[in-house]
Amino acid sequence: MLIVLVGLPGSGKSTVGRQLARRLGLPFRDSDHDIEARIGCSIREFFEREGEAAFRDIEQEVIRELTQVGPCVLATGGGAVLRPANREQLRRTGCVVYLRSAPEELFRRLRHDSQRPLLQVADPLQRLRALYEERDPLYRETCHYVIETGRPSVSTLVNMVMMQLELAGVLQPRP
Ligand SMILES: Nc1ncnc2c1ncn2[C@@H]1O[C@H](COP(=O)(O)OP(=O)(O)OP(=O)(O)O)[C@@H](O)[C@H]1O
Ligand SMILES: O=C(O)C1=C[C@@H](O)[C@@H](O)[C@H](O)C1
Ligand SMILES: [Mg+2]
Repeated sequence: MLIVLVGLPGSGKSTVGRQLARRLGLPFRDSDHDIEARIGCSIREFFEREGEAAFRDIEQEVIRELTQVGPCVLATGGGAVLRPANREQLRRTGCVVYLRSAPEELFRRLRHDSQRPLLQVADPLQRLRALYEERDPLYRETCHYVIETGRPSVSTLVNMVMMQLELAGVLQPRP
């Protein structure tokens, strides 16, 4: 079983994904992590040196590979849904959960973060709002389920995802 998490930067894909994998006894994979292993530097450095298009090419390859490695929880990069090929591949091969967060909430979480290249701008909140406008429809098109992340803690969100997967018959109900 492949469970895929999509959502904006800071929506909790890595944090929720890691805990979800532990609870389900599945390996946890993070496409950003595999990309960094492949390019041999941070995504931020690669963006600055090679540009976004080169990054998206590598991201597409890594996503194709990660959807074929067998059962796991896969956290995708925030921009993975930009390419139609990725949207199709993720939706076809996995059970896709969209962790939806309002841009204002993401701004609160990420305002001290210096690693997310798309947010290294004068007005990160405005940037997050623009990213939300552009991507919310793409996350919805890709996903099977939407989970609102505004208030719940990470462990509550893990329970919410598990409950949703049980209701859908993707997971066996817990005794
Ligand atoms: N539900 C939540 N409540 C409060 N803080 C959260 C929640 N989910 C994530 N966080 C915090 O927000 C920050 C970003 O989370 P995380 O790195 O998991 O996001 P991400 O979706 O993987 O981002 P990216 O797309 O950039 O990889 C972390 O510091 C994390 O601890
Ligand atoms: O939102 C995005 O476009 C990105 C999010 C990160 O997860 C990384 O994949 C990269 O920084 C690009
Ligand atoms: Mg992440």
